[in-house]
Amino acid sequence: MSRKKTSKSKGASAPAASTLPAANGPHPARSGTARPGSDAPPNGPPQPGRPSLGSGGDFYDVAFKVMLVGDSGVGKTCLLVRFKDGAFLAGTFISTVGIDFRNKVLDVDGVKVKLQMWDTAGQERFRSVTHAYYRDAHALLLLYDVTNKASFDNIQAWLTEIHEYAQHDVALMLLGNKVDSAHERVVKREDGEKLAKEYGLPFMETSAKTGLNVDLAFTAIAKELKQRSMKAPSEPRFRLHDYVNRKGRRASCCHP
Ligand SMILES: Nc1nc2c(ncn2[C@@H]2O[C@H](COP(=O)(O)OP(=O)(O)OP(=O)(O)O)[C@@H](O)[C@H]2O)c(=O)[nH]1
Ligand SMILES: [Mg+2]
Repeated sequence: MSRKKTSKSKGASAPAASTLPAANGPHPARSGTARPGSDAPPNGPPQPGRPSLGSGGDFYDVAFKVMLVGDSGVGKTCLLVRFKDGAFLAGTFISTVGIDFRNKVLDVDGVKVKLQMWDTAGQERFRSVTHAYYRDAHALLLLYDVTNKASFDNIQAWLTEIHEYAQHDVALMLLGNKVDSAHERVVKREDGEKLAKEYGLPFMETSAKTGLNVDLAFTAIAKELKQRSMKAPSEPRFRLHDYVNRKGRRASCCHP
């Protein structure tokens, strides 16, 4: 179970998984601006076999950074809150300012995997803040809103941006959110599948409101990252595409 520290420079391998604790201090519920290098844990060399204790009291073996990106209003914050707290932020839409993060430790096949989940602001005016975080991300969840065609059309622009700022081998997943809003849907599932296939991305439809496929999306990413950093030679390779295709549930009118 050996893991190497890799360069952080663009074009290098994905940042090494970190076992260093992250600050778990109080953060604004839905907005705030975290600074890289302060609250953000550094990507130090992993130390297998020595569980770390986060300042929030959470033990973990290995930590990864997962960033949520996509247009404003697609549901990034709600998806994160659904995964972290199992709740849905209904009511007035409060757009994220700058960037915010939350942590959650998952048990992945007996290994404590800590996900540091970065919630970015989708608004154009915060784009330069977001750019600074891409290079440290191990995984990106790219969201569009199935009730908002523009957010789907902008996926290609987001992919261009990701290509420019993120590590070339960052784990990436495309998510079509808000599938509970069946009557307002304007982006068909097949359109999402087609786009994902075109770019070779794993794809799922989600609902932060009902929770459909939310845990699955984060768990699949955690499994992929854990395998990348700790895979034993004898272990079969984890296939993210196959996993989400097999486990992903489809939204239905009556049983979301
Ligand atoms: N019906 C439905 N509404 C959702 C869902 N997810 C989010 N919303 C609503 O969509 C609006 C925007 O959600 P946010 O999570 O704040 O959007 P965001 O992507 O974080 O937006 P920015 O912070 O501006 O980038 C809110 O009013 C949410 O209640 C969902 O799965 N279903
Ligand atoms: Mg937000």
